[in-house]
Order: sequence, then structure tokens, then C-alpha cells
Amino acid sequence: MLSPSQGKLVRNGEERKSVICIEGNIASGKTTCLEYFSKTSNIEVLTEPVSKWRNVQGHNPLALMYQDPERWGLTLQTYVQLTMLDRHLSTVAAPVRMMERSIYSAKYIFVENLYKSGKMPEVDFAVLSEWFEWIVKNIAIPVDLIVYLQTTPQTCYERLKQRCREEERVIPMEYLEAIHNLYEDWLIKQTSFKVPAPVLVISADDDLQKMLHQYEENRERILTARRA
Ligand SMILES: Nc1ncnc2c1ncn2[C@@H]1O[C@H](COP(=O)(O)OP(=O)(O)O)[C@@H](O)[C@H]1O
Ligand SMILES: O=c1ccn([C@H]2C[C@H](O)[C@@H](COP(=O)(O)O)O2)c(=O)[nH]1
Repeated sequence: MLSPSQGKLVRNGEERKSVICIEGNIASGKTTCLEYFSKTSNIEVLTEPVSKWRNVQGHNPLALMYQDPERWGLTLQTYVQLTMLDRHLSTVAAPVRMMERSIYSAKYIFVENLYKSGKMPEVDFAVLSEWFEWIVKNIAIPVDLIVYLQTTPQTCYERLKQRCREEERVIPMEYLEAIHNLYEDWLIKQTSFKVPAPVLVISADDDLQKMLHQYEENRERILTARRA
């Protein structure tokens, strides 16, 4: 249940739990990272609700967006915003919640990319932006740490091809470069949008074995992240 506290709606009983968001380009290895940490007791992992984006009451807004972003970008991103908000507000039993992406990257990276690339009409961008601003102003969406899996767009392109998700066959290298640049501006240069939590950067171009080693090296830092 949501209750008012200091001017915002807050999820009851979740105040003392920590929230880690795993951020990174498409196919950078976020799901693989979450799978690894899901074996740790005391962590509850929440993957991105991609299956919902591929099937809402028999419709596939993810596929529609890639086929015709001007027409369907608003539809997909409205649903992404709703489902990510639902993820942020879900109750978890464990003291640490590890989430794939966030409502923040949905707006600051994907909506921004559609708009900046001329594929989202100004009115659609305005509507989504007002929705987003209302949500973050009125509902507490705490994040304690952002783990940024930093890759080259080339690495993501190779992994994307290997994963072979049907809807993503049309993604060109330029799309991954645009998403990469937006992530770098947001989380590394910190010049575009407010960063809601400290950022831990992990180089993620390495093979799986080396990645697991890096996760071990950073385990303590990740699991002890707490907001002030
Ligand atoms: N370090 C890695 N080296 C090589 N392949 C990887 C690595 N991490 C993930 N993969 C593979 O790359 C693809 C995308 O990984 P995934 O974890 O689904 O990315 P994301 O969740 O960020 O989209 C998958 O096929 C996965 O098995
Ligand atoms: O706000 C968003 C978030 C994600 N997407 C797309 C990008 C990918 O095709 C899928 C899932 O991303 P992964 O990086 O593989 O988890 O959803 C989007 O269009 N908008």
C-alpha cells in the first residue's frame, strides 16, 4: 500500500531496503549479471518486464515500435513507464532489491532517443514528459546505487545478434551508438539529466568468466549500498 510521507506517496515497509539498478545498453549483459546475483541469498532480482512489452493483451508494442517508431513510440514507452513503475513499487521480501534498468532510464535514454532522433512527435514527448514528472514528483522511487555496465556499442551489436530476439533484428549499429551516447552523457559525464544515485561503473566488454570475477570484486560495494 502507498501512504503519504513528506509530500510523496511511499511504499509501506520498503524504506529500509536497498535498491540497486543495473543499467546499460541493449544486450550489454544486464540479465546475465542479474542471473548471477540471483543466486545470492538476501537479494531479490527484478528483471525488466520485456515479456509484457512483447505481449499486452495479445499485442506486441515492442515489435510495433521497432517497425514504426513515429506511430508506436508513445504506445510502447507509456507501457514501459507503467510497468517499470509497477516494478519499483512491488513488495520484496529480501533486504536488497536488484532491478534491471529503471523508470529513469526509460525516460532519460529511450524516450529521449526517440525524440532527439526525430522519431517521436513533440506532442507525444510532451505527454510522456508530463506523466514522468508527475510520477517522480508524487511517488517516492528510491535508488541507492546504479551499476552501469559500460560496453562499446560494437560489443552490444555482437551480443544482440547472438541473442537473436525477433523484434530486435532491425536494430542497426547507429541505434546502439545513440543509446550508448545518452548513457554516457547521463551516467559518466553527468551533463544531461539528474542522476538519482551514486554510480558504480563496471567495464562489461569482457568474456563471461572475467565478468563474474568483476562482479565478485564489486560484490561488497553493491550489497552494502544504502541511501542517506
Ligand atoms: N560477458 C559476456 N560475454 C559474452 N556474451 C555475453 C556476456 N554477457 C552476456 N552475454 C550474452 O549476450 C547476450 C545479451 O546478454 P543479456 O544479459 O541478455 O543482455 P541485456 O539483459 O543487457 O540485454 C546473451 O546472449 C548473453 O548470453
Ligand atoms: O524504455 C525502454 C526500455 C527498453 N526498450 C527496449 C530495448 C530492447 O529492445 C528491449 C529490452 O532491452 P534489454 O537491454 O535487452 O533488456 O526493450 C525500449 O524500447 N524502451
